[in-house]
Amino acid sequence: MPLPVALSLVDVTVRYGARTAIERVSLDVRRGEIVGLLGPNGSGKSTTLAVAAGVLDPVGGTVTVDEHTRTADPVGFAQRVGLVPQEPAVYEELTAAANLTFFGQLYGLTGHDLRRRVTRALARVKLTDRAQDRVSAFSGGMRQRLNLAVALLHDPPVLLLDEPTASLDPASRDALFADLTRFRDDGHAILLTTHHMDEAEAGCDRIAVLEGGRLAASGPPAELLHTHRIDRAVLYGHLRTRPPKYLERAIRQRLNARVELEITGRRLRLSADTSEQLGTALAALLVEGLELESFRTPAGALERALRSEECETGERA
Ligand SMILES: Nc1ncnc2c1ncn2[C@@H]1O[C@H](COP(=O)(O)OP(=O)(O)OP(=O)(O)O)[C@@H](O)[C@H]1O
Repeated sequence: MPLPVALSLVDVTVRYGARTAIERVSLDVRRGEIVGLLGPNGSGKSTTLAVAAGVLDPVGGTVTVDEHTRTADPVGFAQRVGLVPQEPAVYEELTAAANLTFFGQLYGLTGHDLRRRVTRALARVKLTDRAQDRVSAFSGGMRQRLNLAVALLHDPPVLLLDEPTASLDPASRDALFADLTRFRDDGHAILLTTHHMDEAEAGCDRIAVLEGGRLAASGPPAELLHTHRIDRAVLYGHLRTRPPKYLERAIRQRLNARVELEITGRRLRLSADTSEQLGTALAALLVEGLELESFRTPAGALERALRSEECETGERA
């Protein structure tokens, strides 16, 4: 029996002035489910997350969290949603515990209840033993976990994360997904954005793909792998530093029009029609001075998809 829907977007449209950022997007996220929102730069991922968090108002459609809409019940809506922004929104000079106490007070929590929730949130992200350390001494992964603890303080059923892995190294990314899997198994409904199909494949129960502000596909990763552009050659990389915009522009000018480059924080995704094109594009990146700390080519996904088709054919033969 599937668990109940906690977050529901129905025909949601958001505009920034004259520009339509997302159009008639409908998406449900159930308790006990991690949904990954994928799509190229500018496709509307952050906007979808912001409207789900109640940070933006749609010009059309409805957003409901456990049957509370923001228009009818703004407090009930806010109590049920936790947003983890892309950039850690915590204070460097405060300790982990002081940060949580500060944000808890903003939520209106006080006294014993606040102390209990701070202790619990620290434990949930495994930062109990670092509670009295200043954030300035934290690694990127620890900051991200504290950011997550802030969103969990009021124990919302719906957790929204904007590019949570953008600045994480592979080990911290795996640790984050392990945390999210525990929260999912506790009955949270989780919606996160990512550029990385392989990450979504490994960590999400369902994927929703946005293209040009519209929902282009949605389903379990294994289904989408067969249908959604996985026949392209793809490389995922982790950069040594976040590249400045001028460098990103210079690199884009060097790339073949059929090559897609996505950069989020220190994470990079490069995709091309063929592995030769991908190799040439990678060379262009390196010539411009981009330094890769690590990279992987998830041929595994494609190979698995092809192999399972071969197996099926083999069985039938
Ligand atoms: N504050 C804003 N004002 C005007 N236009 C905006 C604003 N924020 C986003 N947009 C536009 O809305 C569209 C969707 O943007 P959004 O940031 O939601 O995409 P995204 O998929 O999250 O992109 P990225 O992967 O680069 O973060 C884009 O065309 C973008 O230029």
